Amino acid sequence: MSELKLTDVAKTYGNVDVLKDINLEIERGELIVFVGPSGCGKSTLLRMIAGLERISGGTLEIEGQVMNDVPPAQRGIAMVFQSYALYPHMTVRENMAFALKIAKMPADQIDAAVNRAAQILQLEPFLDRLPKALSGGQRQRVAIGRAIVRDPKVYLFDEPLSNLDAALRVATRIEIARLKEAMPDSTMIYVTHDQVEAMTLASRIVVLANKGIAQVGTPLELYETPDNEFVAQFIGSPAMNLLPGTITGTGATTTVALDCGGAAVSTIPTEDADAGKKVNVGVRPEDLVVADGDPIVTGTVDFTEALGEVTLLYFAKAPGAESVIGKLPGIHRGLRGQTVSVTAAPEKIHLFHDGRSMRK
Ligand SMILES: Nc1ncnc2c1ncn2[C@@H]1O[C@H](COP(=O)(O)OP(=O)(O)OP(=O)(O)O)[C@@H](O)[C@H]1O
Repeated sequence: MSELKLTDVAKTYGNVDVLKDINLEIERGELIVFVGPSGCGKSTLLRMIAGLERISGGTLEIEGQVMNDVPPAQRGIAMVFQSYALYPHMTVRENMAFALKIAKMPADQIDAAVNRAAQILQLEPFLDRLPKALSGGQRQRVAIGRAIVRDPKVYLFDEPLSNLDAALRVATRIEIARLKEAMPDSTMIYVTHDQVEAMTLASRIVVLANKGIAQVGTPLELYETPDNEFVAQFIGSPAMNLLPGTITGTGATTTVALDCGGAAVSTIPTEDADAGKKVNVGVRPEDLVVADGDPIVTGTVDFTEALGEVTLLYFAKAPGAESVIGKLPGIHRGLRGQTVSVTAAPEKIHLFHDGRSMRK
């Protein structure tokens, strides 16, 4: 039985559909990350699971029990928000114990729960401090501690790191990854805008777009075999290049004549009937290599960005080609203004028809 099952879940505000046809099963111990463009309904979906938003249609089950009309406190879930919402006049220990006291748990059990959470989160040295004497990252750990003491079936995280500065985000992200390892049976759902958080934390990523689920998969499945152009361009940075063209060779490999004048060969097989089809060739900037013969693109590099570990090449727009970006490992000086040809290995070439991947 799945820990959490959403069947045809929908959300409408007034007569506006925000989410529809959401079907998703989450197994015990998974860390699921919701990603998607701003306003696609990530937080709304999380809040419906939490019981903070009404579910307009479909069913939500937790451990086989329909939860649509069950109040938040009885769902066995705990939510951690981006604003820590700690009580400023209570110590770390009191903050973590608060919900258990309200629930009238015996004092020795409260102590045991708080001590266990403090140990997992390495908060033991801070138990008697007030929140104002903690760093942002430590406060966020206390907020997570308040969730852990309740021993929920499912943890919900709504952009828990977005208030932290860049260095602290990285450190706290690693702490969350360690926390998950320390609690392998806990199920977690995590909303973020941050690709690196999604790629590094998730057992599976759910990409939300156009009111529904664009794709669900492990981080590398989404990166290596995106089902559609939206996911192809949403996962990975800079986004995958999409170059329009026409299929000229079919069979075990497929050849595409590109509108920009180049050609691409893909290991995705096609049939005779596909010859002449208009497709978009997808190629990630990091898969492009400088080539002598048979280029995908030959163009003038009109801008470069040197990031140290990589150099980004921005090609001047060629007819039929949208801004092509290349990402070469290492430092490359003097490429700006040069004419450069790039290609990619056939197994790195994606093919999309009508926005959908042609990979079977
Ligand atoms: N109470 C409400 N009444 C009407 N519309 C709402 C309400 N709450 C959210 N919405 C709309 O629902 C959509 C989804 O919002 P939601 O906050 O879930 O998106 P999100 O993906 O979490 O966005 P972000 O990444 O910007 O936080 C948005 O278009 C938003 O304007």
